[in-house]
Amino acid sequence: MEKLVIVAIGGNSLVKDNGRNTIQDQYEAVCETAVNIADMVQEGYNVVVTHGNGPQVGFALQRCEIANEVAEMPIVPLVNCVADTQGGIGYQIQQALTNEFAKRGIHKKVASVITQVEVSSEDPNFQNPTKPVGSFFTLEQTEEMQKEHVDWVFIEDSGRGYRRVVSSPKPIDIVEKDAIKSLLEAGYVVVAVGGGGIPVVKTSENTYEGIDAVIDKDFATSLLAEQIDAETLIITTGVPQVCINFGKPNQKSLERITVEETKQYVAEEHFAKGSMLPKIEASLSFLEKNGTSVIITNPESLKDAIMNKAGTHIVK
Ligand SMILES: Nc1ncnc2c1ncn2[C@@H]1O[C@H](COP(=O)(O)OP(=O)(O)O)[C@@H](O)[C@H]1O
Ligand SMILES: NC(=O)OP(=O)(O)O
Repeated sequence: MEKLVIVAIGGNSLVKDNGRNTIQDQYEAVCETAVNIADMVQEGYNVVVTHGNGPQVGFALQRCEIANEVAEMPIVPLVNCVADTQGGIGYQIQQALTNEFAKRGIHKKVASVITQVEVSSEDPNFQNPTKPVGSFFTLEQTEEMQKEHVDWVFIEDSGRGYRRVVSSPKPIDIVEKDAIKSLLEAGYVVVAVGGGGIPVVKTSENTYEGIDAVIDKDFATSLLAEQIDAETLIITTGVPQVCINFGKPNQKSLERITVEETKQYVAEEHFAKGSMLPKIEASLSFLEKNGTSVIITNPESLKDAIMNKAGTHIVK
């Protein structure tokens, strides 16, 4: 089989900065990323695509809360909002890739796998919400919302504003990993663990039930990469490179760093919690298992990044 690469698309990188947040805008962003992924397939890589849903699952939650307030529509549990966004974004990626392959005469089929990801109900992260979802707000807006919703938690997100946070347990197992492997072996480009996967807990040896949370897609992607034996993990996000002193006058972009250097930067707190830190932690975890290399970059730099001409490369 060709070299197996797993590409994680950040949920924020699928939101255009025109403030509209329409499905059509999201599809345009997906199509732009599909061009870059098709380039990789054309270069001969075997590709698994995963994606985030941070903004989108927050929008889904907000839509159902508003529908509940104004029309008494039943609340959709968070786990189902994750499943809905996994399906909705997966559909767009699947269609965009299928169309891009057809346009270029690439004979590859695409399939999305509805992916459940096992977590533990005892995970301490259930007591300490950290995963930012939905829109960015000003501090004043969050204070206003908090008057009505005392249990909502907000954090400041990398200088971009305040966001609501929800529980984000660590992934333990990808339930559908064998289906993903089979599709890969049959030559498919597979879309999986969308939105970090649908969080489920084991109720017996072979049974599961959903639990309200949003799993970090970088951790879920790293676990999937390990379980399907991928060589390279690529995380696309809103920035072309990882930086130290991010957002400060002495900000410096990183081209190539070792695991040891990365750990040192983590200890020096260069990576923001809930945004860049999980990407770095997921990368380290992948490299400490069977992974060979990690690239963090933005979607438009993907092709250059695999040719070592762009992005941040983390190596063993
Ligand atoms: N040290 C850092 N280097 C680069 N970007 C950083 C750093 N710390 C925080 N960030 C921010 O983190 C963002 C990536 O996180 P986020 O947008 O939450 O991810 P996703 O693309 O998966 O939705 C970047 O776009 C940037 O704004
Ligand atoms: N689920 C998740 O981690 O989504 P983002 O990558 O969009 O934050």
